[in-house]
Amino acid sequence: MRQLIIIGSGPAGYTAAIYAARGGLNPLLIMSSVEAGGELMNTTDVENYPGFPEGVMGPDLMEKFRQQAERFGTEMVADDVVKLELEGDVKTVTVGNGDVHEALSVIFATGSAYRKLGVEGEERLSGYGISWCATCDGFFFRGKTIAVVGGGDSAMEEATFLTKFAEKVYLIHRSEELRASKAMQDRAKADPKIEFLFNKTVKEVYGAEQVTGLSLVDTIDGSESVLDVSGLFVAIGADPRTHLVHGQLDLTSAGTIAVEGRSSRTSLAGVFAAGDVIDPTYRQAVTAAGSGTVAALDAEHFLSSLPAALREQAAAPAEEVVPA
Ligand SMILES: Cc1cc2nc3c(=O)[nH]c(=O)nc-3n(C[C@H](O)[C@H](O)[C@H](O)COP(=O)(O)OP(=O)(O)OC[C@H]3O[C@@H](n4cnc5c(N)ncnc54)[C@H](O)[C@@H]3O)c2cc1C
Repeated sequence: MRQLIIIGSGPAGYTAAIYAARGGLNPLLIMSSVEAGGELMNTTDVENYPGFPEGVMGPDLMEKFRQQAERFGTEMVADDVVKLELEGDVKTVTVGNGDVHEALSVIFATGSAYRKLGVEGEERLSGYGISWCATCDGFFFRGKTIAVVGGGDSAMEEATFLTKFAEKVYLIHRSEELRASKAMQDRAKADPKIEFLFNKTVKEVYGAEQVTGLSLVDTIDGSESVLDVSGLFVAIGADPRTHLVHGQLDLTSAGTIAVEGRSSRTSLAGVFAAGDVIDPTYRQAVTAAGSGTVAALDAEHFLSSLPAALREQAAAPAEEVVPA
C-alpha cells in the first residue's frame, strides 16, 4: 500500500507529484494511457507560463513537468483509472489493465474537457487558429478578424476580452436566445468591434496550416455561407472529468468537485482534488499547478495526522499491486 496516489498528469497532477515526492511520500502517479500530459499537449505556444520569457511549446512544458516529478522519485503508471473506492482508511484505485493500487490518500487531478464542435477541420487546426481559451491565446490575434462560438457568459466574456486584440470579433450562436446573463449580453452588444451572427452553426473550419475561414449554416433556412476569419474561439462550455467520483464526492452546482474553502479537501477524508476539476473559473496551467501544490501539502498534513500503525502499513512499492 502507498501513502499517496495521484490521478492525472496535467500541471496539477505533476506539481502535486513534485511536492509529494520531495516531501518523502513516495507517490504513485497514474497518468492516463493516451492523454498523458493533459490539456497543454493539445496546444502550441504557451506564452503565459512564468519562467519561459521566450514562450514554450505545450508538450515541451509538460515533458519538463514530468521529468521534474520523476527526478524526485515519483513512480508513474501509464494507464487510465477505471474505478475508485474512496471511503474508509484505505482507498483503492483500479486501472485499465485490472491492477488495483491501494493508498491512504488520493489526489484527484483529472482536469476538465473543453467541449468541441465536432466539425471538419477542428482537430487538425486546434492550436493553429482554433482555441478554447481567450486568456491564453488572445494575444496571438492582434489586429485580426476572428470568431467566437457560443451563447453563454463565457462566450460573451471571451468575445469582449478578445476585442482588446482583434480588429473585429464575430459572435456566432445557433439561435437568437443567449444563455448569458443580461449584463454580459448588453456589454457585448454595446461593443462596436463585436458583430452577432445569430441562427448560424459552424459546419467546417477552413485552412491548410492556419485557420482561414469558416463554413456557416443558417439554422432557419439551411443556407450556407463562408466567413473569412483567421481565428476561432470555441466557448461552448467545459465538462470537469468527475464521472469516477459520482456518488462518492460532493460536487458543486458547476459540476466541479467541491472543496473546503481554499484547501483541496473534498467531502471524504484523505481525498484531495486539484486543478481544473475543482475550478469553474480560472482554468490556467499556472493556477492548476498552484492547486496541485495545495493538494500535496494538504495530503502531507493529513498523512502526518494518521495513527503510526496505519502509516506503517503504507509499505514498499513492490508490495502494493494486488494482481488482476
Ligand atoms: C488548447 C488549449 C490551450 C491552452 N493554452 C493555455 C495556455 O497557453 N496557458 C495556460 O495557462 N493554460 C492554457 N490552457 C489551459 C490549461 O491547459 C489547463 O488549465 C490546465 O492544463 C489544467 O491542468 P489540470 O492538471 O487541472 O488538468 P489537465 O491538464 O486537463 O490534466 C488532466 C490529466 O488527467 C488525466 N486523466 C483524466 N482522467 C483520467 C483517468 N481516468 N485516469 C488517469 N488519468 C486521467 C488526463 O489524461 C490528463 O493527463 C489551454 C487549454 C487548452 C485546451
